[in-house]
Amino acid sequence: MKKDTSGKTWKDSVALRWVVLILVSGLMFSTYWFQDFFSGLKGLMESELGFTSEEFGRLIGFTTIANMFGMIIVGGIILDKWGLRLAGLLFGGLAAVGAVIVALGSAGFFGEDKSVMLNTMILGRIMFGSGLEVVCVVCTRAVVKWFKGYELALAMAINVGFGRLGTALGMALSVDIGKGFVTPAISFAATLIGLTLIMFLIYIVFDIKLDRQVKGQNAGNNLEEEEEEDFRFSDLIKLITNSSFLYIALLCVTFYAGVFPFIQYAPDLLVNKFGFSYNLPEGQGNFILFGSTNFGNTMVYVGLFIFGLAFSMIPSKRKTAAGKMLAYLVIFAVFYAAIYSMRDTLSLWLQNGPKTASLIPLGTILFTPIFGNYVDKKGKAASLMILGSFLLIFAHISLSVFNNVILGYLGLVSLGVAFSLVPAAMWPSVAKIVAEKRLGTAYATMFTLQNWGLGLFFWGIGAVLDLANKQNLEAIRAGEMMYDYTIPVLMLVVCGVVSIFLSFLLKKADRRQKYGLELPSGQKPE
Ligand SMILES: C[C@H](N)C(=O)N[C@@H](CCCCN)C(=O)O
Repeated sequence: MKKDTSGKTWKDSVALRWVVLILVSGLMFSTYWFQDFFSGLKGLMESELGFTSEEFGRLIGFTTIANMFGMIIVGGIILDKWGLRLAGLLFGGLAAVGAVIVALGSAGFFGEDKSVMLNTMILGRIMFGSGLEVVCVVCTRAVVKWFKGYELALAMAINVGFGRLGTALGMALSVDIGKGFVTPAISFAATLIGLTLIMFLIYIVFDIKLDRQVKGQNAGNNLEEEEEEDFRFSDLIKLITNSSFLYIALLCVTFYAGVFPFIQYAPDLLVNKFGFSYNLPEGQGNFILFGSTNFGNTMVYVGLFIFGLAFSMIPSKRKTAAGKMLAYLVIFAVFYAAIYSMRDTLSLWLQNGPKTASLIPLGTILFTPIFGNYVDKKGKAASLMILGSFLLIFAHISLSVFNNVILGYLGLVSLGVAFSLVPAAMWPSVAKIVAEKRLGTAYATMFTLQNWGLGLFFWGIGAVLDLANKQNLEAIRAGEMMYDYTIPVLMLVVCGVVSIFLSFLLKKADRRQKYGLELPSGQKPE
């Protein structure tokens, strides 16, 4: 898209750009919620619907099946041909319809037999899964369209942050939303996708306006519209024969296979291994913004926090050192006061499986932009991927081999840091390795490969969990014994080990191919 120097478009307005970011990120929020909220319901699915761990794993594993066999590539081609408005509506709609089918299936609408319920829920998850991945590509394209030349890295981090917030809230709140039943929690999650589709419809109005403005500008300046390159299989071949791309794509498979599937089982692990609860004690600890006596305080904290953050983001040239210190002080004080005033609630939360596990994606919302900023300013992306892979190994060893709750918390923190480090370093690195016109193909290829790893481990953890506890399954279902998660989680250490190996290979290949992954953003190797 060529920029007009004589007139302004809507994307030149800071306020409109951020409105657009929120409208587009709604779908990220709801689809990530729907992807991950089952994790808080695993125990309930076992007791209410009679699902085994393998069946739970099959249900979430099948979410990826259409994507494994090229659905994301098909989505990418549709995106190229029909544009992001229609592709967003089509695949957002597919995710919504899939989600409704899951809800109806769980309610016994298609039949009350367990296998009918499971299979119809799987059908819905397959449709949902295809929608989710293409929605993620559509959102990335929309963010690039509106933020290129402006705050692109920050906008991308915030866009993924909305997804993480969806994951965290879905994990933490679904048990409370369901009030002891699976279907209401699923219906709520499906409704969210419907509501955020309405936000996307509003975004379409902005998008049409921008296109018209740009067309008008180009006509006025006698400029040709820059054609975006369509998906081509020859591009795909070029990509996978590039060793740096191959290593980073495989790293995307092994790293995410060690994280996303674990998150689906993390609440159940905390309940079974460390005796955490699934539900909070009646009437206690349900501190959410609304309907709480702490609502007033919370709003003061939120207000002060936003003030501090906004102030700290004013460009340094226009702000004194004292001003900067003041901003950081406000942020720190607000954090401290918020944590202090919520200490009783927090201590209950830290013994509750879904709430504690939700802190992993929640923490990444803060840390991913911080690490992203570090990568922009200092570089070291390949080294940070090595560090992230190392932390993944530490996390899975401390959560499997040892039976110490402190080590367990440390493992979760380390997983959260790894889950912030690697994505913050990986996605901007792809943009260095791959030419911009092939980025769409690159993302579609990486997500397709990634879905193979996810599918295998989403299902594999559940299947191995049943296998490893074969002797005690009856007693576990009767509530007399707990699952032993040692082997299923130890399996994930392999993902970390292969990830470290691939990140070293990537660093070496980068030295040879000179993409500058270790250099700050915008700096090229000599
Ligand atoms: C869900 C999707 N397959 C994925 O891996 N998403 C990444 C973010 C990708 C951002 C690309 N600009 C994630 O870490 O959630």
